[in-house]
Amino acid sequence: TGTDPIVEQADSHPENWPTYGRTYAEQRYSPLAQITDHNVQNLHLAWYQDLDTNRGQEATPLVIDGVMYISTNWSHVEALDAATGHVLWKYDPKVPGNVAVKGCCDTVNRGVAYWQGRIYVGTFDGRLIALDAKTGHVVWSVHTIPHDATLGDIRSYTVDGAPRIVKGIVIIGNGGAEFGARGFVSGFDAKTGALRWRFFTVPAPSNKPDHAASDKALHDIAYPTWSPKGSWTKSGGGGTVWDSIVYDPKTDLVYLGVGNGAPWNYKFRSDGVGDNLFLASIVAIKPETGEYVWHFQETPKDQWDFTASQPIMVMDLPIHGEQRHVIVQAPKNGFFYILDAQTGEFLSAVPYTFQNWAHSIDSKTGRPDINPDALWSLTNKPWFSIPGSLGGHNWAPMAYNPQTKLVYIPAQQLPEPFLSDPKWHMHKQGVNMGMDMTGLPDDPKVLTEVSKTVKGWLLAWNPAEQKAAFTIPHSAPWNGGVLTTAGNLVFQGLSTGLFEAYRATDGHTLFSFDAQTGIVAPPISYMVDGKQYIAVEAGWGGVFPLMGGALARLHNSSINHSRILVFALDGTANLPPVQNSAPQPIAPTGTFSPEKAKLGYQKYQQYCLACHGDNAVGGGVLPDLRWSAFINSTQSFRDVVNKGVLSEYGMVSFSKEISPEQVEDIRNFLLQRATSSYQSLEDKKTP
Ligand SMILES: O=C(O)c1cc(C(=O)O)c2c(n1)C(=O)C(=O)c1cc(C(=O)O)[nH]c1-2
Ligand SMILES: [Ca+2]
Repeated sequence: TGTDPIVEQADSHPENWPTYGRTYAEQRYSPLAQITDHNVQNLHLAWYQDLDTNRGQEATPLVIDGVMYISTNWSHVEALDAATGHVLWKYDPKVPGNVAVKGCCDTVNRGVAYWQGRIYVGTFDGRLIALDAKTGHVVWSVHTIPHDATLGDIRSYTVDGAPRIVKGIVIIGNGGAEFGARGFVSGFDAKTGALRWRFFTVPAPSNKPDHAASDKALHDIAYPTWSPKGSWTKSGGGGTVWDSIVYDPKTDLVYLGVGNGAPWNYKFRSDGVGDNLFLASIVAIKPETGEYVWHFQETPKDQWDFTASQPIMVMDLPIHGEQRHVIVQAPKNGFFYILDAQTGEFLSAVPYTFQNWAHSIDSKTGRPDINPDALWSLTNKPWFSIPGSLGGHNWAPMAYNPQTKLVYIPAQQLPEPFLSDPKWHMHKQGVNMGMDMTGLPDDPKVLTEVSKTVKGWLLAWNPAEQKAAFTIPHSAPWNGGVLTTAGNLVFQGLSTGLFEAYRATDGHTLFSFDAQTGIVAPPISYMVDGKQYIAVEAGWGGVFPLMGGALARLHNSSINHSRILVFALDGTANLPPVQNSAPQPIAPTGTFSPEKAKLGYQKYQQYCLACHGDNAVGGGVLPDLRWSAFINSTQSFRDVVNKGVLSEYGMVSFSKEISPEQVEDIRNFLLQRATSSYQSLEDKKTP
């Protein structure tokens, strides 16, 4: 069961895209060259299929021998004829709607894995499921989250990353560090679903063995970097491996991209002492056993959500005149890292974007000299951080073109203020960051100022020289993942709803298509019957449109219309005219008390912001509560927030944390926001 030539020899079959980043090296480079910088202006839609939800779509499709396998929101899976779009089968794992609130960032799924005639998907409620690739029938299904892991709801786990399969072992992580989680990765036997090993990224509070592959490394290396009594002992400390898991056949190592601390507040988490390993680190383990080999921590004392879970790539690079086999990463913290793939030796880190949290990086050790002002949890002063918690680059994959020798990074600048919340305690529902949740005021002047700092661009980065080659400015942040091809092309979907192609050598725009919806997922390329195709999942979503509020609406009125779009040179399909438009403002009928509204704002920011947006501005995916009919009636609003009448859709009851009186305060706040927003929109209409 240990081999699969389709995945392992992906490089010799450019017609396929059989694993997340096409090959194990995850460079997202297609050697296909039928579509080139000379003919890409003739690219046309070949087919499209509507998907079954209008929430964020983040998946990389797989294509094997003319069949496309996609996952979509709520962990659904579909197989389609890759040449025609004809649906061959669909699988719905029936994830209960009420688990939506256990995740920080939309009920997305980043993709499936293929191995020996089966398709593997991780589900948002924590299952790993093997399907027969021909029929979509379930072969086996296991729970990846051990029964006691949540400590009775204190910790929260979801699965949205793509599994990776190495030597017959399916490797899967999880998310949840914004709520409370103790991150771990598991390896399951691809044939039977039996658990082969588990690797925890954060020690057990007791420093007792878990009887897991991580025991020795946690005891010897990680535990001494934590205060024995910080609140991590309850929250779990974080360190979730929610996205990047990369295997390199040459070193025979699996690289785990480990996430941020829980709670974010380092003072609360670890009493302000220790580096808190293996948070914000890349950890190398052995595929068969999960055994620890080495680690490199990018951000010690994390308190900015600076995950090292961003995509990792394997490549060969000339460094100081010597050819080196390396892994590279552009994590949230703003530096482009190069490490020796075999040993983890630090080779280089250079900022790929403006950053203000580190004065410098030690050229020998890679350790940052952290700006003392950035340590907000220790200073108790506000800190305006660049990058913010969404990073200079997030999960949207970058691509490397071995011809131009450039890495194309979907880069962004989204600054964020951080301030400690002295009154913080662990909540059983909603996020647990230990920070003041005050967001942006509803003041056009402030918004204008902040908007000048918010940016998105495609960055062509020369990793050998560790410097930018060129940039392609976009009008907004949170753009899609990237594909590059042997046709001297780079493809990217944009948050504003365009799907574009650029010349790989100089970034010149060669093709632009109106996709009618924001795109965040990465495109792929494949070939069927001698014809090259480009495919991308369209559908605005992920964390930014959920929590971003007014910032998610700057220069961007994206809505979600989820589809798979496939292009070819002789395509003849057309999208129908736009069918759903942004929610229309509705005049509120109720009145509010400003005192209640003020109290309601605090509760809203704590419990509701994460999905419905900062200061009650919706980002185009989930309901904008200012225009919800529920806010006009005390009883209806309570039915939703305290009784959970919409829990099937993801809006569960918050009665454990929010009393009926507090719900009424939130309703008053929403009425206040609706009244003032409606008025200012009306004012804009009158000339
Ligand atoms: O700490 C975590 O466990 C965790 C999980 C996830 C996730 O599972 O999607 C994200 C993040 N963090 C995160 O920090 C982040 O910026 C993020 C963006 C997205 C997304 O899909 O848009 N997920 C996540
Ligand atoms: Ca996080």
